[in-house]
Amino acid sequence: MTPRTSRDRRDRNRRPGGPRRTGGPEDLVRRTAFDVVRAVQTRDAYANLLLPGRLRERGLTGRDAALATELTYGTLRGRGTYDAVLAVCSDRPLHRIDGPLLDVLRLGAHQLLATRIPPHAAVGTAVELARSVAGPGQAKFANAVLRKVATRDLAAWLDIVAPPGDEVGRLSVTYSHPRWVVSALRDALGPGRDEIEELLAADNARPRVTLVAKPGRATVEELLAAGAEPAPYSPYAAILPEGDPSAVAAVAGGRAAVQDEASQLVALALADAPLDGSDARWLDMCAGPGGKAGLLSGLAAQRGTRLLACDVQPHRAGLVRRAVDGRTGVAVVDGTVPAWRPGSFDRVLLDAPCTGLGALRRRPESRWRREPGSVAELGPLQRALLTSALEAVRPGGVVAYVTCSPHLAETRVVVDDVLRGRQDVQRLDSPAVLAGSAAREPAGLGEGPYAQFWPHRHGTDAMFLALLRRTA
Ligand SMILES: C[S@@+](CC[C@H](N)C(=O)[O-])C[C@H]1O[C@@H](n2cnc3c(N)ncnc32)[C@H](O)[C@@H]1O
Repeated sequence: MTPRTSRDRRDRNRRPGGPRRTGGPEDLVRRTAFDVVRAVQTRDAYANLLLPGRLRERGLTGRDAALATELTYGTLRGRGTYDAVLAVCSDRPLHRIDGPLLDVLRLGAHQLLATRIPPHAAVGTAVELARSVAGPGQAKFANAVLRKVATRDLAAWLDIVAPPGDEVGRLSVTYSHPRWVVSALRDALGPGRDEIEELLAADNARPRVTLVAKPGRATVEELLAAGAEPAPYSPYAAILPEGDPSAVAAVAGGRAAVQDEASQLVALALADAPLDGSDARWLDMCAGPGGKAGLLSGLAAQRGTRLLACDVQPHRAGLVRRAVDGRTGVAVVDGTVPAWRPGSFDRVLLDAPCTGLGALRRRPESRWRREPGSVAELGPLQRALLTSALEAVRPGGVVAYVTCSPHLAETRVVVDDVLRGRQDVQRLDSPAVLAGSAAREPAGLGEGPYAQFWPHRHGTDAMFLALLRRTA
């Protein structure tokens, strides 16, 4: 790690109107991580959207950019664990510590407990940051708290703050997931609930960057030639082991994109699911920002079918327009008040708005942003959209109900509720269809008829798929 520099130099480098360049790039690194963590807490910002711009604005590249990224994501991921430790080390309850100061303490705790940054550097830079954002009195407080944190390593702290006896509580503190999320994930694992620790650990691991070569516009071979590596499951995927994806020419040109492999496979499964009769019109009902629509539009062009991609939000429909080819129709439509006649489509993708609890690796903050009430709030919309998707498809056609959440109340409970009492819908064997679409069969998707991907089993987001065929 870079050494700390003198206080004088820090003050000389103070920049009006922007973060102080206190002591050189390493402090700008921490300030950048702090600013993003703060924006996530106060403005509901998404770290993955905000951080790249901040790094660019501040000229942070290479190792500095990598460190700022690690500190940002590490602090957001570990917040639950760090708060439990800080609560023991502080003589004030955490809810009485001002938000900016608390975020400085979390950033300091992350450096002390989860990085190889020397303790004196971690404490010193955090204290300087506390002075800058909260004043000299609070800097003293930060110093006292972080010195206590530095007296033990993470394992020793976990023995104290995550004692056995309350299993959900232990997992919640150890793996920094809210209690209700631990319970929901364990329920969703069902017979595999013994894997809960592996799943929680996988949620905290940095995901690989997976690319998709949009069919007809780029090839996997082209991505491999640009430094990517083969991906296990999707015939359109490649993994970028390092570097900025936008430096790959096909990505910069919009012919390839960053997309999780499970996202690719559920879109492929919709395109490949067996149907009776014609196969000419496809609908992506909730398409924004266009990840799956980008893949589907390429497949549609190759198979001579037409895709219509919709979203209720105009700006998200605008993003879809950039992701698809010119043949694909894009429209701003509320899927619950459809702009098409019943039975207009042969295949319909409903990638429903959900809590995103399946993408915690990429969006670590969503675990703190969501509450149990979020699941209940989304339920009526998910049911209304699925009912509408089943209306939109003709008899013999197929609907894919997809969520980026494994929470049972957003997945099988929604599907089972909507299908209850209906005799005109058949559940297809989703794992079997996925096996046919994949380059290599993903094992462990469940017994069917529904399929559930898992980060710890497949290295993907926890994506859910139900393939439903209208029979009448
Ligand atoms: C999970 S995201 C879709 C992700 C997208 N399929 C992809 O792969 O990039 C859900 C989308 O549903 C949209 N949405 C929410 N309510 C909707 C509605 N009533 N009708 C249409 N779209 C809706 C949201 O704006 C959001 O863009």
